[in-house]
Amino acid sequence: MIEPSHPPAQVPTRDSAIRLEGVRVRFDEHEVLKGVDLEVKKGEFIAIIGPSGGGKSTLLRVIAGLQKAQGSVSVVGQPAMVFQDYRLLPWRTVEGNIRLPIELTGRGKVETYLGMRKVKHLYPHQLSGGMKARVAIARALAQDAEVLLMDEPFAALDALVRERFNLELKSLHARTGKTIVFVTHSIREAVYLADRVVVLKDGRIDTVLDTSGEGRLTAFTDGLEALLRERLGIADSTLVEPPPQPLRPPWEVFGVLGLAGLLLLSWTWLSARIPLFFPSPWAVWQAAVQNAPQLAHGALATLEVAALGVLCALLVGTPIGYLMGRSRTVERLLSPFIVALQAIPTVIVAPLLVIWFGFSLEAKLITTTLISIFPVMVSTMVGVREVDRIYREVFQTIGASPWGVFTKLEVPGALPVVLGGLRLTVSLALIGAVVADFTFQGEGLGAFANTERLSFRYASAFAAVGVNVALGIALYGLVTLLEYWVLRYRRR
Ligand SMILES: Nc1ncnc2c1ncn2[C@@H]1O[C@H](COP(=O)(O)OP(=O)(O)OP(=O)(O)O)[C@@H](O)[C@H]1O
Repeated sequence: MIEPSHPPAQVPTRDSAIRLEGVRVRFDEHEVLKGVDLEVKKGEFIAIIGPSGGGKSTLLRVIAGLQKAQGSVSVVGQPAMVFQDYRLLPWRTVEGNIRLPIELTGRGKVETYLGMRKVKHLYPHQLSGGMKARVAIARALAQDAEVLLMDEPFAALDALVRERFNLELKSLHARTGKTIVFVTHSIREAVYLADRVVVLKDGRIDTVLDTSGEGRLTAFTDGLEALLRERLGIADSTLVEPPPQPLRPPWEVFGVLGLAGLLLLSWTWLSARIPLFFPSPWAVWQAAVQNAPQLAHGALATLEVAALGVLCALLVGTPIGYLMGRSRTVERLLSPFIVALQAIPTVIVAPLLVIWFGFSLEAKLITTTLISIFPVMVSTMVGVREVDRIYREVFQTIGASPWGVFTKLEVPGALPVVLGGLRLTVSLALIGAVVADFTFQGEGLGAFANTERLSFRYASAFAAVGVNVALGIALYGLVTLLEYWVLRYRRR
């Protein structure tokens, strides 16, 4: 759960949106804010400028509730925030990102798409810097908060685009009447946009200048600059849709086929040297055709146990992995047992299971789950831990509930790593199903291969192994397809 970082804000006076009194922030020995007093009126546009490291971002984070501080902080409602690095969720489209606050809180509305409606189906990696800025601002506006905090949102944009954004932001402020606190390094931008410019130096407010009325459009429309702008054109480069990516030729497929051919040749060569115990590919193929009904029956039985094993591994492994990912204490508590469990040789334990549970499905599932659960737990733990803190802060500024954070951040954020682990899990579950079959005299491929081996019919035993390998490849392919679909936002 995301904890609020400073005590609940007091309600500011009637016409003030933000009131800071004696705000101090210290990181170890370094006092970054040394007693900041500031009152921002409702509807006011404040720009904060100052030298690098002067505490501008820290002050904004204090107002947003992301940074603990001493002193008194009062804000009307939870402010919306536009971060310098935009922090768009990579698995959501433009529209999905803009609508996030509405989905999480059930409040707010899409105020504006800021010209991004035509590309609302694109994912963040398909956008230019300017387009990302538009989406980040539109998302903050959709939150419909009284206060909008902007931390150098245009820093990464080129000068022309930046000026266009300045114009748009100014008219947006006039239209919405929001209270805006805007951090920038550009004096010109600050003077053009803000009603008051605050100079923050060495953790203290150095100067507050009334600049209302200074933001004349003439600065952009008069003189040589205006002439150059006219020559360059006023087309907005931030709205250009990126060109479609060309399809890659399927070289990988040829590579795989070539390698498979090489393996087959080596197999033929080897089997000619050990003919009695190492059947040739052709002999295995003939045995497979002769035993097709038994092999099909065995494959289905093995598949059933493997699939149920994967299901059990997911049902038991993901909650444990999630708890370990969220809490270092839980991880420290459980990891010795999990590592010990992984080190238990299942082939030795499995015969004991026969004594405890008999030749039952439960015993088979326990064996399969024991063999395949480890990657599920570890990948879920790593996946949950890898969900970047920067995205958690976005959810915190939106005021998301723990359930919202779980469903819209942790699950999609951890999914790429969990799916990577699932590839390993399905292969291990198949091995588990064969081991279980071997031990519990089932009807699957393991039992068939064992019977054939004991009767010296090596070709049919190899055929069973071959079918199991084919099943492994098919299951792996299925997970890869699922991954391809789930991670479609990453495709370029
Ligand atoms: N979480 C943190 N832990 C330790 N020190 C921090 C932390 N966050 C910020 N600082 C330090 O606090 C100081 C002020 O940082 P801050 O980002 O607020 O400055 P800034 O004025 O926004 O700088 P810039 O203009 O370069 O973005 C810096 O010296 C920075 O190293």
